Amino acid sequence: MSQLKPMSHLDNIPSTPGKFKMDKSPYIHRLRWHSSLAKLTFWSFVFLGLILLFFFRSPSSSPLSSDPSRRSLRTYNWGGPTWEKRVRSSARLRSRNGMSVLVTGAAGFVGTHVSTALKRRGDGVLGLDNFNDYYDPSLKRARQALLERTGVFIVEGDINDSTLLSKLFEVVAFTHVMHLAAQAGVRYAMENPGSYVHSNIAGLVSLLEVCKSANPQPAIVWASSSSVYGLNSKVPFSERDRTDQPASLYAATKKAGEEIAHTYNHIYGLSLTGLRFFTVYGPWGRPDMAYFFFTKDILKGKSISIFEAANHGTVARDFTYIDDIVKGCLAALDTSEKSTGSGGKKRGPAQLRVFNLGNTSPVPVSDLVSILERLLKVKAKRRIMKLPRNGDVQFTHANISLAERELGYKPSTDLQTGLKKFVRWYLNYYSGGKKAAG
Ligand SMILES: O=C(O)[C@H]1O[C@H](OP(=O)(O)OP(=O)(O)OC[C@H]2O[C@@H](n3ccc(=O)[nH]c3=O)[C@H](O)[C@@H]2O)[C@H](O)[C@@H](O)[C@H]1O
Repeated sequence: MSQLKPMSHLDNIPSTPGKFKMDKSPYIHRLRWHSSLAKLTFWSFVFLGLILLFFFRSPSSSPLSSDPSRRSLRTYNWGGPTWEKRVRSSARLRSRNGMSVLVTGAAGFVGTHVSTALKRRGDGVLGLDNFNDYYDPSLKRARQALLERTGVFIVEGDINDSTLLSKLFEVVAFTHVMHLAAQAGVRYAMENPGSYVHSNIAGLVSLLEVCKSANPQPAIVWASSSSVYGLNSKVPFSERDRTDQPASLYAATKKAGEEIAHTYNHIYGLSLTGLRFFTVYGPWGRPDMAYFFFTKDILKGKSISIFEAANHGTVARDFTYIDDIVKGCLAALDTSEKSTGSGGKKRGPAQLRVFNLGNTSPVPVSDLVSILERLLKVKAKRRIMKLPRNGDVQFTHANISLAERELGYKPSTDLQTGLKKFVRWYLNYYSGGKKAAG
């Protein structure tokens, strides 16, 4: 009890230390010692916390040595009888000549539209997506909900997870793979180069490894990009033109994908078709793309940067509407021949194709903004900026005669019509309290 006395004395010490002259009793010494220990412990925890924060928040000094996607630390739950039942049921075909397709990147923009179209015509579709946060994951979840309503189940997982991929092929003998999972975006490659290597190179190889060993091997259609033309100045871009001058790491990884496709076709007899998409836009699009964030910023009254090349040169894109791209994807699947290998061994030559899927009419970015202004009935605050040296090319323009001939591909939506549909979707989706994607 006597120990309580000095404590009550201490209670009188104001919160501002140093104002009282304290007597040097042994109690005080002990208390000082205790309080120093407490302080030491406290500051140790703070220090430890800061170290942990540093390791978990900051990218490592080498972007490639850090977790390559900075997003793949997640673990995914899959497996079990109920899960397998859902996988089987989603991949089951409902038409006699249909196919069973594994769609990677199914919660993505193109993936959602292609999955819906396949399912609607009676094909079996199973989606795969890692739901990363490159852009607002709630948009991906909304797309997932849309797909669920059409009967498409999306397995949550990464294409680099070969155990998961093998399991999927064990449960379903997929006839086709529509490979759309990728790290997209031209400019983001300077920020997170590792994510491009992780998804577009390592992920592609991981998928092809599993496909090559599957029995039967599926035919694969996958998304390449118009960006492979890089600094090529011969227009319109034809599949025969050079593609060895990529202007961005994104383009370089897509070009690498085309070479990797050649290798797997050559060694293992995998049937492979690469589709070079030209700036795809439309409802349920990607918030990182210019037409999308221009819409958001114009509506918010924020200024938008419109790039121009040297000497006031026009920057233009062969903007291609999503429905046209979907038709091209389905035609590529429908015309793809069977892979020729089995058990990892090639039995004969297999199909290897590359097609441009564009719109064949480039539109200057400033015209795109004028169309948006008319549709949104809001004047944009334009800021003309020099085209940054971060991977953008000045223009793209597709020659689609090969796709026309082999796939019957014929784009039919002009930018004005396509953007009208996009704006209608955008206003509808983000109304009712939904925040514009950040
Ligand atoms: O065809 C492809 O293979 C690629 O298409 C798309 O790339 P891009 O054509 O670069 O589209 P996007 O970023 O919408 O810029 C559109 C235009 O706006 C200009 N642009 C852009 C931003 C800005 O602030 N200002 C501006 O003028 C910009 O200079 C450009 O001229 C996909 O994102 C990519 O994943 C890939 O699929």
